[in-house]
Amino acid sequence: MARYELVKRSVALITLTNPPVNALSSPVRHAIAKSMERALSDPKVTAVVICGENGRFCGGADIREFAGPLRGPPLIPVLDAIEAGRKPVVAAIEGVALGGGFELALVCHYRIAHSKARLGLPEVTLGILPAAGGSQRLPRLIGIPAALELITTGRHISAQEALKLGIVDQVTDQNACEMAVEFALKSVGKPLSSRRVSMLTTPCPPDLDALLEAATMQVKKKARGVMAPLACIQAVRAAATMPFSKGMKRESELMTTLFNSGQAQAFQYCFFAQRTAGKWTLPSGAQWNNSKPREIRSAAVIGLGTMGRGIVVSLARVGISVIAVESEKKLLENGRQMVIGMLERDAKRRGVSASLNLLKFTLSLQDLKDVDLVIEAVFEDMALKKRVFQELSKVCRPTTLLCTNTSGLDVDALAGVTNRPHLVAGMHFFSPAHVMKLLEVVCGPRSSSETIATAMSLGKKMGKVSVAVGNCPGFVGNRMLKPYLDQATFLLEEGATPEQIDKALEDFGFAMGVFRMSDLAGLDVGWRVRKESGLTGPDVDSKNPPRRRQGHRYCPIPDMVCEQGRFGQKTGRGWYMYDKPGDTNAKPDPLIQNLLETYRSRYGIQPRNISDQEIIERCLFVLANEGFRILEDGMAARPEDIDVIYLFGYAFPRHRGGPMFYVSMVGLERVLERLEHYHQAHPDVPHLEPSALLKKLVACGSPPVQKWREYIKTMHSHL
Ligand SMILES: CC(C)(COP(=O)(O)OP(=O)(O)OC[C@H]1O[C@@H](n2cnc3c(N)ncnc32)[C@H](O)[C@@H]1OP(=O)(O)O)[C@@H](O)C(=O)NCCC(=O)NCCSC(=O)/C=C/CCCCCCCCCCCCC(=O)O
Repeated sequence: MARYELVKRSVALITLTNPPVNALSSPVRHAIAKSMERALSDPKVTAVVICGENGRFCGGADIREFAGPLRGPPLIPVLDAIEAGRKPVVAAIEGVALGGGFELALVCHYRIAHSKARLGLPEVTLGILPAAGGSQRLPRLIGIPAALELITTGRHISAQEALKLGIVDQVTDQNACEMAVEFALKSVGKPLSSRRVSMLTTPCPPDLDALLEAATMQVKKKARGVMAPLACIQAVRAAATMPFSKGMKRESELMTTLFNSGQAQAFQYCFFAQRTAGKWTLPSGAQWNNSKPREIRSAAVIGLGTMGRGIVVSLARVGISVIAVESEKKLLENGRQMVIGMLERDAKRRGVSASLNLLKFTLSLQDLKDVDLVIEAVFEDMALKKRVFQELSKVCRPTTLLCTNTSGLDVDALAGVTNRPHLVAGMHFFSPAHVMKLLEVVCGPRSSSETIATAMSLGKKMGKVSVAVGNCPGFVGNRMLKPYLDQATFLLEEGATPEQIDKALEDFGFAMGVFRMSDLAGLDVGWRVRKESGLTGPDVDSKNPPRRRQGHRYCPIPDMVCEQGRFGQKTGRGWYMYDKPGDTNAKPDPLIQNLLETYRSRYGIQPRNISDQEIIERCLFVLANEGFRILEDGMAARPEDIDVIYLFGYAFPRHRGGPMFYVSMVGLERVLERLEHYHQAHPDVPHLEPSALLKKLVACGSPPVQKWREYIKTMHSHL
């Protein structure tokens, strides 16, 4: 787990050997401690260099170990012994020095970094803080403001920034390990006390309280209800106001509180869920590690609406040449200008030049005959999409992959009109597509493993978190959204207000409640979908009772809001009112209050007081209940995939882990009992009826979410 060698006759070279990221697992900590003892006690050794195998210094503590009782030598004494040693120790940082890996570098007396290395204390993103002395040493080394920013955001920094901040002593383009050995030889005999960071005095700004207060306000606003950044601020305060040993004690107390909070588990679950989600499998046995993706050098995007433009930008900025297609000259020109503006702003932000030479704009599908892959992003209309796919089938060479950005239509029906159904898949981006990280890759029953591998790998290349899903209406994300939105509007009928429901969801951790979010997205989109599916509008059978459709409860309030021309922020009116169209400051609107009261009295509904608990339970348990059904139907391979979709596509609060993890934390038995209760009260809402999988899991003793897959295996898989 660590290799020990003597180089240049007097330098002990300790190489961490724990692939893939040289995490500080128990055997690694043990090996470092033993190697240091050996180096310090060997008279031949005058200096030590610590580096990591395979060009990676160290990715930090082994996060998997956090799930069980801590075993092996604790990290802090191992690190303290390095710092206190009487021989100079140099960290040779290549690849990454993150978390505990960065803390390891901080106890070395010198730090040499390769120019491509990245450093950081990302613990806050795992719901914890840098608790191996990082919160106490970094402020001593670089001062409070810079340390506070790095620790509370978990941001990775480049070697160059680390040099500027005074974190590393030298940056090199050459072999960092060899440079560190030379550096170590030169530092022999020099006094070490000023190189022991724990012995430095934290440079304390005069306005410390104001600084910490401002940081507190900022993190409270940015990460509602999240404990870790607040604990990080308290730890940094300790570094500024306490001697090192007391600060370490405070750091440890804060860590214990975070460690025992459900939030740390949720964040760590998210870390692994995100990595698990890339590991797709199809019923044929084809999977991520046995299917080769094709290389995509050129692509086409059809339709330059909001989605199409974002997709063009996402492709071009990773070096793929793109032909963008529109149906009319004016739309094409408008799209071209928007795309160029977006790419230029993006390039400026990243300090690179905009890849405009990769773009071509055209009105003719004939220009697509040589592209490797097409992404159709036209209006959400099956007949139109089928026409496009038929045309593509004729125009593109037979090996071109044809993908659709539909947000819920039948991908296999589109495959069916082509001459290559095996080369058709869904690539469902989320709006705005150049910003949102999620990509649902929709596997049709006829999509080949190569097609899925290519779509997944292209998503990764574009910086997306790609999740493979089955082909059902709404796929995973939007399928689950419907019952969630339904519950919110049913609660309005029963006596709640949009403000009350939004507040309950925002207190839960969502950045925006469902009504504020709908105002932002635009209410007309859902209205059009409801009209097209015959739920509202002139085509509705007049014999239908007013609050029932297709035999189930239906709430027409969203339709009534739209009928008044209230489409959300863009019209200055929606569920809320705004000072003018386009404004974002939502204010409660007495007209909506009035609409709700009139509606309730028209249908004889006696409004009742609804608790925040009921709002959360009805909205979120029904969301997860649909997630269970999706697992039963084999439309998602595992609960982690569903959670990743909700974290990255629907801003589900990360400290809750995603809808499936959240209900597992609440306790499946309780969730089942509450769903049964609500279903009894609302028997005309089928989504409230507990799913078979939920009942099965409860009957099996409510296993942890990571084990659900074993209970799903027997069910029919489309993935
Ligand atoms: C940037 C990366 C390092 C690499 O990225 P990439 O190349 O894209 O590769 P990935 O796909 O992300 O990862 C490859 C595989 O490696 C696994 N992995 C990565 N990092 C780790 C890790 N740190 N631990 C375990 N496994 C890891 C990953 O899952 C992949 O596996 P697989 O192939 O999918 O199977 C990137 O990976 C990255 O960013 N990694 C995370 C970096 C990070 O966040 N590091 C910080 C970790 S936390 C830390 O270091 C904390 C240190 C302080 C410890 C303090 C100890 C004191 C304990 C006191 C406790 C008191 C509690 C008291 C309790 C009580 O009393 O009750």
